[in-house]
Amino acid sequence: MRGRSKVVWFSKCELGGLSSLLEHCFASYGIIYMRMQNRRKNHTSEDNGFASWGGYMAAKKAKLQEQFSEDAAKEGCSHSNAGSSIFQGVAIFVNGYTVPSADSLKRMMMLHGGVYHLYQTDKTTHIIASNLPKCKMKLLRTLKVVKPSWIVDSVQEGRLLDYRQYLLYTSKAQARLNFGVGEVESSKLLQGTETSGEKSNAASVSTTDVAERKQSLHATEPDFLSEFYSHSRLHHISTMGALFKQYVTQLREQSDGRFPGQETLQEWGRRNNSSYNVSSDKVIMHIDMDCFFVSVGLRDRPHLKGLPVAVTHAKGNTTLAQQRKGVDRAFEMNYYRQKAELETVPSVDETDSMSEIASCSYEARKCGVKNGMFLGTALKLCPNLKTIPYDFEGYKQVSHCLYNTVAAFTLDIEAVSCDEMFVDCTDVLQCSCTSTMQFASFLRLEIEDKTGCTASAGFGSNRLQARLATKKAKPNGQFHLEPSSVSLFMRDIMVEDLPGVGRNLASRLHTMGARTCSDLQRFTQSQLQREFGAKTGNALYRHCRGDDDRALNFGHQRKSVSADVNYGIRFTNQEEAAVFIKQLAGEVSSRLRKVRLKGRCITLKLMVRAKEAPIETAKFLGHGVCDQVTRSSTLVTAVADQDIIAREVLSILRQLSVRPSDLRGIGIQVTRLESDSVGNKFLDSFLIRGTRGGQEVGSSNAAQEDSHPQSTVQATNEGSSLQDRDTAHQADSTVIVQQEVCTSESGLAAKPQSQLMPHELCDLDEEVLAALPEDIRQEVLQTYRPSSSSEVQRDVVVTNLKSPTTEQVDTSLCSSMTADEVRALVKEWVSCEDMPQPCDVRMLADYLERQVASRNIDDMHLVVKCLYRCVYKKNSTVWQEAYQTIINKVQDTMLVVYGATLKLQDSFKHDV
Ligand SMILES: Nc1ccn([C@H]2C[C@H](O)[C@@H](COP(=O)(O)OP(=O)(O)OP(=O)(O)O)O2)c(=O)n1
Repeated sequence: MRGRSKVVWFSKCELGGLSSLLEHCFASYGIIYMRMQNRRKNHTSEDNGFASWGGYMAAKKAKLQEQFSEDAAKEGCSHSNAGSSIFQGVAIFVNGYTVPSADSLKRMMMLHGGVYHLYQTDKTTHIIASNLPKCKMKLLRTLKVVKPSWIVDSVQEGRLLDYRQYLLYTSKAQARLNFGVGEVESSKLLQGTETSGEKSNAASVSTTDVAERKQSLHATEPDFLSEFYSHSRLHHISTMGALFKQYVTQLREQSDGRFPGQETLQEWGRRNNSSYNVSSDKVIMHIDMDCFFVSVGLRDRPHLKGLPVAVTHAKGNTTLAQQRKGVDRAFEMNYYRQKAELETVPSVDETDSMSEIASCSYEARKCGVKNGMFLGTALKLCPNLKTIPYDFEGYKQVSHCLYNTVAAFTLDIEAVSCDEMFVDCTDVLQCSCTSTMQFASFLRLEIEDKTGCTASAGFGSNRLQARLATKKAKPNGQFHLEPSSVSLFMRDIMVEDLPGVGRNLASRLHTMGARTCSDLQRFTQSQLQREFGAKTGNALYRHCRGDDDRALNFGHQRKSVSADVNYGIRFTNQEEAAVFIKQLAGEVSSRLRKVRLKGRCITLKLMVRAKEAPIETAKFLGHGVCDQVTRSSTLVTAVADQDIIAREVLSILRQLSVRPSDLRGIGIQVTRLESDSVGNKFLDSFLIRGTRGGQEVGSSNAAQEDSHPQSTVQATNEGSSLQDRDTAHQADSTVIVQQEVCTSESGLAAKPQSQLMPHELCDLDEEVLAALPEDIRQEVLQTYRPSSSSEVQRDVVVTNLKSPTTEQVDTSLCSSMTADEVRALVKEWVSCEDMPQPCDVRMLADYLERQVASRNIDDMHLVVKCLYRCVYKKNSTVWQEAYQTIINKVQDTMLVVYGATLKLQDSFKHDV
């Protein structure tokens, strides 16, 4: 039996977090326990030692600093004329021999307002060195290592010079970003529209303006992530979206059932002699702020109201921008045009801004400007377009106010995003005896009064109708799609306005001749299901008629926590990528901790430069034309720890063998979330394992994955959260290549129990091992599995069979499952899925091959016979092909292991 855990159970209340849990888990491992205890002891004494050392060092540093200040004051007095404050805010640490000497540099710092650190501290802003070996550079990679001439030249010039011109290793010096000015290099002059709208389009912005903007960094630099997230509009939008979903849940939990808004509404109705006879039919409202970012921005700019206005990072076109070497805008533009059928939109020229418009006013839309469009394109369509900057704080305030206003009437709210929600109004309307239109007028007025921004509202008997009604109502309007009008109304709706119809599906529908819902209505349900699968076919069939059975979701439950970056990703080697991934894992970890969740499935999402795409992207440090690669790894236990997440992601990255220089976007997503509270499932699973003799639970809803990072690689052809935009005509939109990179490690590589070496049979618990910090894990492995590589050897392979629902069910196949359990899964799989997914086929084959490799022919045979019976009943060619694929693999392995094949059923002739 694998990894039987001899856990001596301690009182739960003794446990406080993973580390103490791990300690307890190891408690019965004898030597390990002692080693760990010793380690801890050392740590403890070291901690104390460190603490006192830290205390001593802190005191020493403080003392030195004090001396430095005193000396500086004296120096300043004796050289009163020579002093200045050019190094204010600069704190240097001189590393190694320098010319001029460290002493001279110290004096210069004293004289000119800087600080000299005798030891490097976290307050050190620059390291000064004349020469540093590469290995030392690597250690210091996160700091600015600058030549001493920076100090000398600055003193001579009497001003602080740009340290970037003095970086010790210029080959590594990366292009700097300036989020504030979109894709424009900071050294270039800008020219374009003015934020205030008062100046003309030609108003130029000086280099000083640019220099004053916040400098941002390349992905290899330490502050990059925080810089990126503080400027990424999509980060703000998604964070706010999640925040308001949570907020509504919180309001529902705290509600006393009273809705002051309803009382006011009744009062208002009485005053307006409203005695509307409300039917009991369900009424859903969709409410959405009009050109949200623009509306918020115009609150302080009333002079721009009624004009074409856009919110964007850039101010205008970059008339003086030199084309960067290797940029092939024409290539990218062509690509986007083909992809998005954009014949009608003017492309951007070499010097046009590729900064995106987040939101544009309805006046700008009249000229053809759209959200997500390049500013360069927009200015061609609308030369008078005024640009205004982002105001993330303002968006948050307005969103908050919007949600509070609606929540005063009802909490039957499904938050969609920061400016959009669905509301089940059935009760409010009945309680207040008001019509939908009266309610909408009242509510919208209140929203406008409170926020200074307008909203539009749509009503219908389901969410689809309500959303389409809002679209018709916009801007600043309201519309009720009455049941009697649905049929006629739907006829002219474009297929891309239906839920779930993205770029790819729309283009397939267009190819079939379906552009409007009326076109789509000509196809029968079975035709659509044959073409798009049961679920999508059925949804299309219903939606194009205005039917929608998707209920509003009031109980928000977080499904995933992730962090994606698709800008500024440029690495020269694996090490740089690894450093960044660790930081990104830290970001995901802290996001998980904030919402007190942890997860078992870790997914790495990569945007990899497409083979044919130029190395230099049209958008400065954008992602360009990319392939998208997604791979997941499932752990036995839910985690939120940065190190574990980073380790899994790095292990996936290694398997993918992507050249670091081709990486353009990296995302880490954690799913299969569970609460991160004490007494969680991790603990429970130990209890279960203990009581069941270490055998993993085989039921479909129990946690049973192995810690092996099994890969479920999905090539996707829909957008992903990595995409920093959602409209068809944007640059850098992901090019998705149908790519099958599912390379799950062969189950044959895993040794069957009978072949394990004695030291491998010791009671190391794989779960515990997987959750250990890397250094301790390595130590344990070296002691107990000296032959194992740096990766934990795992003898259980996990696979996922998809359930009929879109959500993945926790059905895992692992070596410790009994044949009966696997057969149950197989039955469920074949009976519920319309089509076998290649990944599932491969994984079942892997499982069976492993059984053969472990000479467990009986179990393999039982499962194959079961599969045959299910497929026979299914009577579907695709399933029969899948069966054939599986048994071919099994037979190949039989030949390798036994030198002979087995007699397995392979005929599916049905009796007539
Ligand atoms: N490509 C996009 C689309 C939207 N947003 C941001 C800005 C929008 O103001 C906000 C809300 O998006 P909507 O799709 O609701 O668009 P608007 O509110 O701007 O306009 P509309 O009146 O059409 O809803 O999200 C963005 O940054 N980038």
